[in-house]
Amino acid sequence: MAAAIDGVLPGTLQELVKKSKVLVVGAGGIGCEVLKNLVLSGFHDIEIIDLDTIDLSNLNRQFLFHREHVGKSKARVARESALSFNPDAKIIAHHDSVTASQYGVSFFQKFDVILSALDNRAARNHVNRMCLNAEVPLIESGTSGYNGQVELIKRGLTQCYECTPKEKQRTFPGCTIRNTPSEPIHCIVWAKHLFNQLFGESVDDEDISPDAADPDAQGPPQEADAAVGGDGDGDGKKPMEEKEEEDATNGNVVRINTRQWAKDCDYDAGQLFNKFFDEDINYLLKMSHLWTSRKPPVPVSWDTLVPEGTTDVQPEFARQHHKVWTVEECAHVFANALKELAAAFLKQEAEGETLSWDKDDQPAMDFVAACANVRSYIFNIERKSRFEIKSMAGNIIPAIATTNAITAGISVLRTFNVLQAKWEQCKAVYARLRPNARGQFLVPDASLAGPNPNCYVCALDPAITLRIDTKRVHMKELRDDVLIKTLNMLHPDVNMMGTATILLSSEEDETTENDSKLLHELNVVDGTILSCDDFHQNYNLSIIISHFNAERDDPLFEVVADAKQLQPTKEQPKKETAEEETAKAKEERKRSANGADDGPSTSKRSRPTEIEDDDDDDCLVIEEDNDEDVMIVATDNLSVESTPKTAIKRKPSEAMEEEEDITEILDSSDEEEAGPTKCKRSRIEPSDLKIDPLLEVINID
Ligand SMILES: Nc1ncnc2c1ncn2[C@@H]1O[C@H](COP(=O)(O)OP(=O)(O)OP(=O)(O)O)[C@@H](O)[C@H]1O
Ligand SMILES: [Zn+2]
Repeated sequence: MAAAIDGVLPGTLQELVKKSKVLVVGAGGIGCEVLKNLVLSGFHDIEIIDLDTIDLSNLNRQFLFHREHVGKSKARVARESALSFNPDAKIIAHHDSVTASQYGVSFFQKFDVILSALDNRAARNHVNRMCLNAEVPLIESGTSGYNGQVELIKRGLTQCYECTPKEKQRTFPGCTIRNTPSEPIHCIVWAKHLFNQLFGESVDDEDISPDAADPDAQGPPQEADAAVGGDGDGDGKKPMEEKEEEDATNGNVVRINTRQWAKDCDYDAGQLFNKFFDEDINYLLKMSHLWTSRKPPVPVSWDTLVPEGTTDVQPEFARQHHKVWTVEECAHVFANALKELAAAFLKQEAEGETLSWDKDDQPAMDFVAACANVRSYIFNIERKSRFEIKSMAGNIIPAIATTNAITAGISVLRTFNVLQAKWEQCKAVYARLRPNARGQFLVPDASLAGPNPNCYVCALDPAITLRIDTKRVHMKELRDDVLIKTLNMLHPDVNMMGTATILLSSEEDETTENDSKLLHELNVVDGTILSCDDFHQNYNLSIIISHFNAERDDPLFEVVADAKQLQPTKEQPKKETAEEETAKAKEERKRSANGADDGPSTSKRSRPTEIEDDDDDDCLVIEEDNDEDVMIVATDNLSVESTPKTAIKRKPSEAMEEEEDITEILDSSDEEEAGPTKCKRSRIEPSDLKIDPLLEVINID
């Protein structure tokens, strides 16, 4: 109640604070801090939404939660804890996803300001769209290790969350994952795919079986056939996707998929283990061209590792998360995890659901760690501890409580500015690890970044060009891969522009017959304009189709945010010096940093494997005023028009590696595995601070 005491805030602001209604989206690391700050600043009318429950690993930084709250709703517990600071406040908690249909535009319109404290792009994109529609200012925040960011998003005034391109996720070719892994991450990705094939949402391009079509495996045609042909290979064993069974009565070939097969085996650990780590590897060995310049894999079989079968008891080593398990230990962990996951899956399946992989779910994580390590062993790749695999599989950058607290503090200060309509004081702020040349740890942008006129979300009439192989992409893929996964719609409807022809309906079963049709069969061809809309997001987008014939390994589509990008770009003008750069140029640069080099980025059906983006690492950090301009920009799969790129792109982890002083800090993960993780911190002497950095940011009046 600190700020509720008269005199702490200027009188007019105090009144505004008291009267306003705010929504906090996300009750995690930043969200808890934001809620606490809001209540202590005198906000009375608050709603908070979070879909998750409290995990043990949250407790080291989400201070509204305690041990007794583990397993309970984050939103509800956050509400209860915050009320203890001010029992008179009115706080409504929603234990729900912000993307759920009941939180439509009218819900968002109830609020004066929305503070988002999320951890994934899909939810952020959605909140961005809802706030733009509802015309409610959004204070968007994120942290990634020591880096933090707060920015205002306001329709017509600032850029929106989707105005700037997001960095492409690191990808791996499918055949590397399936046939020729050479790094631990390849095996980890494979293991996550295996999880999905068995228990998760089955994704076509997440096959885990050997890929006989791998170009590297092709020798002279007849040789290749002999090398990989299921019938001529001696044991007749084929990879799972091609596994066929003779129907005894009529000789029909019945194809079985991995999931069904595993179920039919009653999830027998030995059989599954042998299939994935012995038979499939033997099959790979027969693709002899793969191994002419590579070390061939060495299959392992269940009986040699677990001669006496498995035990029901979790052995001691299974909980030693910093230990690098032996391959025998992996086999034990595999068997136990498999048992638990199979039971959970069958239960879910009965309700028409599947499991989704979660690094904090013990059997799911055990399964991936064990399978990844067995595969690493087979391919002579360094094995990793469960702890290390968790951080790689979860794409984790340790969360730092202090960064969250600073970021949340700035969010609430920005809320004060918004309530007073002091827009010019709402510039984006970046929290940094080291002071910049001006001695700033908290670096505000030079000016408010205005909207991108070509933004496919906040422009007046949003439009994109979609280069797509209309002869190879089906309507279902247009919906799932382009509209939902890439353009972040939730329930898209698609019409042929200017006609009443509904190609895709969000109503169940209305256009199901179109799902399996190729686009060109539906007359979606070069030059067609599709009118897409998402009723829930109140979002309309025109898609101009530009057909191209994709080569075998090409992506089948790519989204181009500006038609000009289809033309080759000219050599860009020379880089301006930092001093010469106007604020506008900087903004341009920020927008284009990732689009320029990479060209139009893509998502595709037969696409390389992406490291999942389920955890937040999309913090954008601009280090201004340094000699070398450094940008850290994590972005997604869209590109915008190419503009001069003068910044060096680095991933947060790479940026960290350049720090000199190394301090060991405790990782933010499970208590039981709270071993030291290397993170780097530079020593900062007070004398280095030439300017009080806070003066730039704490600017309440
Ligand atoms: N669609 C959504 N609707 C509501 N809340 C969401 C949605 N997506 C994510 N969140 C919430 O946003 C919060 C983000 O907080 P944070 O980044 O600290 O993640 P966390 O899950 O608590 O921690 P960690 O990922 O490090 O284990 C989480 O509590 C998460 O449940
Ligand atoms: Zn925009």
